[in-house]
Amino acid sequence: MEPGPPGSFGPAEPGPCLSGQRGADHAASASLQSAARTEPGGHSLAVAAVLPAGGCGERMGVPTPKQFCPILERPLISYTLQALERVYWIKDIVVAVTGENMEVMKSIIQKYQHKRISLVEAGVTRHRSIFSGLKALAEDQLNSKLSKPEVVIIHDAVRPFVEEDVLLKVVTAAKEHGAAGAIRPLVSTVISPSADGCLDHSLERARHRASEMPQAFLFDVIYEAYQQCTDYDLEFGTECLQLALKYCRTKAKLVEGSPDLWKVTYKRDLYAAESIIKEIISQEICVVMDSKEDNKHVGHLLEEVLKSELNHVKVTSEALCLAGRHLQQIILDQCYNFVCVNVMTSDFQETQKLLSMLEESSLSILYPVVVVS
Ligand SMILES: Nc1ccn([C@@H]2O[C@H](COP(=O)(O)OP(=O)(O)OP(=O)(O)O)[C@@H](O)[C@H]2O)c(=O)n1
Ligand SMILES: O=P(O)(O)OC[C@@H](O)[C@@H](O)[C@@H](O)CO
Repeated sequence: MEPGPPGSFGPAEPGPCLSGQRGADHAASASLQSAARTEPGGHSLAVAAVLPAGGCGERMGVPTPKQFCPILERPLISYTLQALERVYWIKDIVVAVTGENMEVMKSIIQKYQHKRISLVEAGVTRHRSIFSGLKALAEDQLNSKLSKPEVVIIHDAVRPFVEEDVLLKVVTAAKEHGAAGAIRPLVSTVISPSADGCLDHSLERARHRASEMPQAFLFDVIYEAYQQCTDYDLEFGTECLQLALKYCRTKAKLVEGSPDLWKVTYKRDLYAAESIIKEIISQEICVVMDSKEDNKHVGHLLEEVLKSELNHVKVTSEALCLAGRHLQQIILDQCYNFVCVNVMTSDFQETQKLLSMLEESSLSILYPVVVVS
């Protein structure tokens, strides 16, 4: 097992990142968390995550394994890691990658300053990769910073749009039922072909669901299931919930997930993921002002106007003279669109400075900087 490199806390390398739930949502999930995760006697629930990322992405049809394919110059897996890191009550994230991709993974962790990440060797199948991650959490290895969690989340590294609320739901349900998994309505009807390639029967679509991720388990349940399961299951199985049922007689609680839980599998999914990421970060706007007057006021007015145009927008107001120094933090706060408002002066010195900084920062700015004079 390879721990991720010690990264001092510092601004992440620029690159788009997604805003999670903020503000009121955050407060709501905080109160949910404390309810869901405090055990009798008040101690908090130990939760870890295992991310299988050892596949080759054959169906994607490109040389690079899809978890490392760039979206807006940032590897797909980095968005998933960021989504999980945003959930502060997940104490460890174990990522299973192949030996040949170990260095690539380490460089991604370093470049994007990912935290709480440990790397393990993936297996030749998804189940074996997951098992490898569980073993790392189960064994108190010498000088390992990992400890066995009470609940473990299993989530595909190629499902970047995972939010705290569904993670909380599956963890809460797993604590009570032993296992839980996100599900979605079926889009196509499932049919069963006969040996001669004709229709044998079809399943009633309304009575079935698609099994998605995240899933969560009492650690002892899923670890026992993996230890008991046959090589056939490890080789050909695709459903962790089924292993818990078959080997530990644990019936998973099914949790309705949001439409964004889909797995990046084909090239079209990469295009879809890019447009969703663009939409998310294009709603983050930084208003920089050259005047001393209340930035928040102008920012607030702009936010009110934009809100009538965009489905959700977040405006960060900053004095232009400070923007340069705070640029990294502004970027970390996921602002990729800048509106410079020149009220006091007609010379654009400060604005020009900011523009130069943005150019030199090699940020993938989505849109040109808008200057309002
Ligand atoms: N031996 C494997 C195979 C898959 N996975 C991971 O399991 C997740 C879901 O699997 P899938 O979508 O099937 O990924 P691939 O196996 O890479 O895709 P393909 O079947 O098209 O090759 C992915 O994050 C993938 O990296 C893994 O950790 N180890
Ligand atoms: O079979 P694949 O490796 O493509 O994908 C794995 C999926 O089956 C799995 O992530 C969900 O269906 C939930 O089990």
